[in-house]
Amino acid sequence: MLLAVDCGNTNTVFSIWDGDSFVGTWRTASDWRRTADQYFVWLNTLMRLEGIEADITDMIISSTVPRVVFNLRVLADRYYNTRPLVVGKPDCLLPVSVRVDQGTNVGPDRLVNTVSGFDKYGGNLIVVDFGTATTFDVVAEDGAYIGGVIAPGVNLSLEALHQAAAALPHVDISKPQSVIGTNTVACMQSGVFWGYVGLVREICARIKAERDVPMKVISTGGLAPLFQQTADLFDAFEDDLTMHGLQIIHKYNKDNGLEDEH
Ligand SMILES: Nc1ncnc2c1ncn2[C@@H]1O[C@H](COP(=O)(O)OP(=O)(O)OP(=O)(O)O)[C@@H](O)[C@H]1O
Ligand SMILES: CC(C)(CO)[C@@H](O)C(=O)NCCC(=O)O
Ligand SMILES: [K+]
Repeated sequence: MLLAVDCGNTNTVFSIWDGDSFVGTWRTASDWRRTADQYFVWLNTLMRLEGIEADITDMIISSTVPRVVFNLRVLADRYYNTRPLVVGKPDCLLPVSVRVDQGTNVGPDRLVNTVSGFDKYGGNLIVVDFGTATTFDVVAEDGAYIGGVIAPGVNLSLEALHQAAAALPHVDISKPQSVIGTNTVACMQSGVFWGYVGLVREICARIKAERDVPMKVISTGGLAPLFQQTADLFDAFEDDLTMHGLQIIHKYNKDNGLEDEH
């Protein structure tokens, strides 16, 4: 079975796959200090609670935080006796090409979203991921990652207001009743919520104009549904885009017989 780990700047998601069937998923806050032993105990406890017995033989990692990879490698080595594939490393092949400026280290999460989006929807896609940052990944006709857009994340924007302005409280995002806020919290929610609706709409329109081909817009990440409720911003929402992509990339490397034997 495959253990796929998607480590973002905020959260780390573990998922287990038996071939291409999904077995389970668990989420923890990202912390580079967490040791292999801690991951193992945590994961095993949760699996046991759900009555899942997984014989993990393979592991794949996508990490936007380089430091966490060390302890995840130890986890693979010590507990699963395997050498993990790490997305973005030269020995991890991708089923799509990457056409960006030389020397650019594209976030592995964006590469995984590209592979996954292309597998599910074909080419000419915009994948919008509402994570710590809000990213737009542009996928060409042939599935290549050809660049995109990085904007501050929704929660990050609200947090930045709170951090920088003495009188602004910590606020959670939600859809405001009206645009004109009549209290501080409503004003802040309006700025970020409607600002984001505008940001997503404008950026997608400009990407489409620049590409000059019809493109589908796919959203992923925890906050995507909140925006989808309001305006017709996306053609589809995918809950597990990254997990699915990791499983595909692992399979691609297996099928091409290039994965290191341990
Ligand atoms: N219904 C909701 N209302 C408010 N916040 C939500 C809701 N659903 C998810 N979130 C929050 O949205 C944020 C985005 O979630 P997501 O899991 O996609 O990204 P993340 O894990 O924060 O980012 P990264 O992948 O960069 O670590 C998270 O902080 C999550 O707690
Ligand atoms: C933009 C984030 C933080 C989104 O998770 C991540 O993809 C990243 O660290 N990217 C590196 C820079 C780039 O993708 O061009
Ligand atoms: K993510």
